[in-house]
Amino acid sequence: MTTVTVTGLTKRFGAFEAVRDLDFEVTPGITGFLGPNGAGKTTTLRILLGLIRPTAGAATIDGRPYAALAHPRRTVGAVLEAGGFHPGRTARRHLLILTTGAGLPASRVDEVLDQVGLADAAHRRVGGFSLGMRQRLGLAGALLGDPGVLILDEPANGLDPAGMAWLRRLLRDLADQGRTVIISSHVLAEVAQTADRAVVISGGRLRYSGLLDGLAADGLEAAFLRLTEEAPR
Ligand SMILES: Nc1ncnc2c1ncn2[C@@H]1O[C@H](COP(=O)(O)OP(=O)(O)OP(=O)(O)O)[C@@H](O)[C@H]1O
Repeated sequence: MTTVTVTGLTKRFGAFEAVRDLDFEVTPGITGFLGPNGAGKTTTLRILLGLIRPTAGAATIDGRPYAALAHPRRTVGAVLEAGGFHPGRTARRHLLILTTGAGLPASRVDEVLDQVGLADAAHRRVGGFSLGMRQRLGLAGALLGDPGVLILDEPANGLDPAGMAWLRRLLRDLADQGRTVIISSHVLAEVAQTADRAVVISGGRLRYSGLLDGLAADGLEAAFLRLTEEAPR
């Protein structure tokens, strides 16, 4: 069981406090990470992935900060934005480079291409991919190490309705296998259909952490607006 724990997390950029004294825990299942623009979601996820350092506190995966993980790619997979692909490379080549860099078996490439529904596009150049295909390719990269934790920023962005239904099923399967899936999203209806739990932040502070059911008795949007209004930093 993989647990993500955020304790006393504070991040300042100069005098600006992007997140302040955040405490929450994420256990296996699907958790929606919600908050208005500028709430501090990306900052929190970037700290969790070891991309930036906290000013105070910690974000850990099974008790270890990202930098101290023995096998980071096998522990956590992330898609923070569906970009950063070399347009001239094929999907297969892109994933092969990732596996080599991470010391993972090349056999994983075809497995994840299949898993995200891109097997038929494996030999096409990424430059010609639609946004939805890029989302799938990003997800394939995150799945390469078969990690226990998946962190996805707006994973439904660019997917058509069939793609969204497909993503929902995939994430549910991954969660049912005991994985901890964190999806950061603004599409509340999508989160309401997909997630078991929610963490809501606003103005850099925690507003809610718990079951989605407990939050959304009067609808997720009403609960979200109530929790995130008048949240002075
Ligand atoms: N490197 C940085 N330097 C200065 N300020 C930053 C930096 N990174 C983020 N911020 C600020 O911190 C705040 C939180 O940003 P963050 O990107 O974490 O929010 P978010 O919840 O992910 O928002 P969105 O939903 O719009 O993506 C914002 O006001 C942002 O301008």
